[in-house]
Amino acid sequence: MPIQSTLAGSLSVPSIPHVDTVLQYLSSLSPRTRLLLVSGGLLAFIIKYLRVKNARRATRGGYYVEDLSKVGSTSENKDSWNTYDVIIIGGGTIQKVDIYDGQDKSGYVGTSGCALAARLSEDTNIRVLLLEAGGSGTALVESRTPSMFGRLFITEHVHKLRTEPQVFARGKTNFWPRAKMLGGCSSINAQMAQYGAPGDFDEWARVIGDESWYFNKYETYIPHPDYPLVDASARGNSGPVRVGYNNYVSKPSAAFIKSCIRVGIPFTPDFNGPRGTLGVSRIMTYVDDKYRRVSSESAYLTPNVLARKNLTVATNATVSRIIFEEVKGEVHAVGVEFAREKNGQMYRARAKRDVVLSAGAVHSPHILMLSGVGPAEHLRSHNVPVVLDHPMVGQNLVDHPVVDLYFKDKHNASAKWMRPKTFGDTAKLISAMVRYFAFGSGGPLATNFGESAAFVRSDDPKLFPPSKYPQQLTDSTSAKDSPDLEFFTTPFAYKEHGAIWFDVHTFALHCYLVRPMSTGAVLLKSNDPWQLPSVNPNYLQNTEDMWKLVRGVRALLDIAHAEPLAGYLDHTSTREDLDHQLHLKSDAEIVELVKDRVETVYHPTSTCRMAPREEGGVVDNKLKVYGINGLRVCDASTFPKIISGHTAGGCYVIAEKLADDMKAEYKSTKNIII
Ligand SMILES: Cc1cc2nc3c(=O)[nH]c(=O)nc-3n(C[C@H](O)[C@H](O)[C@H](O)COP(=O)(O)OP(=O)(O)OC[C@H]3O[C@@H](n4cnc5c(N)ncnc54)[C@H](O)[C@@H]3O)c2cc1C
Repeated sequence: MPIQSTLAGSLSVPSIPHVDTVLQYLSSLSPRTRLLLVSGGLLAFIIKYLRVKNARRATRGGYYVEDLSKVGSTSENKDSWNTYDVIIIGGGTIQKVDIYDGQDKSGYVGTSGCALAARLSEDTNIRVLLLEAGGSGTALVESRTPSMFGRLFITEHVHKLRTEPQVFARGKTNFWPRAKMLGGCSSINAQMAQYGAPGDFDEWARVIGDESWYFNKYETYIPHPDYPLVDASARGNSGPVRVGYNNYVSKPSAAFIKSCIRVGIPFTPDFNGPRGTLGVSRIMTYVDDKYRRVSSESAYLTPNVLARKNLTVATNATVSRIIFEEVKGEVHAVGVEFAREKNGQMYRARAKRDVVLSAGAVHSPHILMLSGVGPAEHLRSHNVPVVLDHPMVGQNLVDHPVVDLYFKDKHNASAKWMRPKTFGDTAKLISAMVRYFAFGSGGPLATNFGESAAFVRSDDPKLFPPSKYPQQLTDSTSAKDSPDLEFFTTPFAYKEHGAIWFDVHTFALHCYLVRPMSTGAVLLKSNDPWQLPSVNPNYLQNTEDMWKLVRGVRALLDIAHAEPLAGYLDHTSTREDLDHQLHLKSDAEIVELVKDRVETVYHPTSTCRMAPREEGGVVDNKLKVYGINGLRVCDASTFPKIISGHTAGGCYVIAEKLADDMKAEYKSTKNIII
């Protein structure tokens, strides 16, 4: 969900050495502007204070290893390397709860690396090293506060990728942020807790030919008085990941639900219930009872877990290469190389059993290719010595493309004040901060922005009657009751991932294709591990993706013009940059709009697919890389097919399942490979 949120801009205060100049400058301003500047400065101070406080809390007790010489060796001699059973690269997402049939209530979920590390280290015989390129996510107030994550997009806490020019979408290069911190993208995501459709996970099981890949859910549901319809008994109550309705919802987002019902989308009490995911509802979020973000770091790397003697978590440790050895004609992953920074001291550590890549759909294939595992010719063209020719590493990149629609909010009640431009805005922001930080009672800062959502099918005759939509489109869904389109709302409109806001109060509707057929690739730009790879999601390469999005836009316009939502939007507006008159435009014009506006909704998957090797698989049903011993991948890159919805849940499922499989495997075999 492209959002760069709140509190950005207008917050900087002049530094102390220029006090005289500042005072002189202030006295030259009008009293109103002076008040605005001073309150802006106060806000900046509060944020800085909260950041320092949080950082102290997160590092107190020395949970994370900062000094890499404590976990790795500078020597090239393998015998002197620090040795672990498992080395995990990347501290991203995982969870476990019950399954759709409600049988297992103990379950789990996590983004992959943190969850895997926490689960594996439950077995005291398994020594685990987790290496994360960034620092702690829970130390960042912008990560912990649901509404502030967008502020992190342009900081050092994010891998700031840009796509290759999108040749089917005006040749644009899109900004593609991926988190660089413990918790991975679960520390900067929009916290929308929808895990996909039941059919998605059945499809995974079919692709890999292993029934154990049914859907496990994983969280602890926080009951909410406004949502008595959620069947808490069909959910877990002991999982580490908490979800609930503790987020704040704006009035137009609540009205959206009613307007959807009016156009024929049924209400569903719970997108993750046994009934499946089709329908409209409020979005449940990854949030705790203190209105803080729940990330895989906050859920899994608790003080008790971090106190385990067999778990070491090192931060600011970027892995540049996996080290391989040939034993009796077979290739084994035996360790990794890592450093704090480019040209910094290089360290090595040894894995006796497994190296597990949990670096996400961009970086896992990138690290594989840097290490010599990937399409041989491509590797050679970048002077990377080939360890194993694996043509499908980095291929099959799929991402959900989103199109945003912008409307003027008739009641001037949008969340525009979160980026204050007037004294009134600043006052609102301060009061929201006091409510959230001082009294801990939630409020607008607890919005995750993606407030309400609907999941529909592009062949639903109620929404898209064949008389009006005669074109037969390929069914790319995972099952007859799975969606291929998602709609969601945000309490203001924005462009460029939140960098640009409108000058008037706005409300936005978003449509994204949850089952695109276009695929792209992650490739090397060079053999320098510190250079980000090339990413090309190939948006709209498949023209049917385009036509499904056009249908989605048409349905959103119907919803926008249906009461009660219509009552919140100023449909008299004829501004060219708003979409009140879009329903009057032709399909050809909407096609152009889709090409102009298509963006990432931040869900790349499937670049190291779990699938039979002859069908383009990179890993098997135990997430082992084909052709190499002691090497696995555990993150969104292994999704056999992209989820019909939000991807963090699937990452949690994968990590929980792999942890169980690895623990069982290690118990049953003493077969340590090196
Ligand atoms: C802005 C945004 C909004 C989103 N909104 C939602 C949402 O509302 N709901 C939802 O379900 N999903 C959402 N997602 C998607 C979801 O968060 C991701 O799909 C999921 O978290 C991916 O998990 P992962 O384990 O595959 O990888 P990641 O979470 O990306 O973790 C990878 C980790 O590996 C580390 N790493 C990378 N390279 C190296 C290296 N060389 N050495 C060491 N460490 C390395 C990274 O720093 C990162 O911490 C969103 C994502 C983003 C970015």
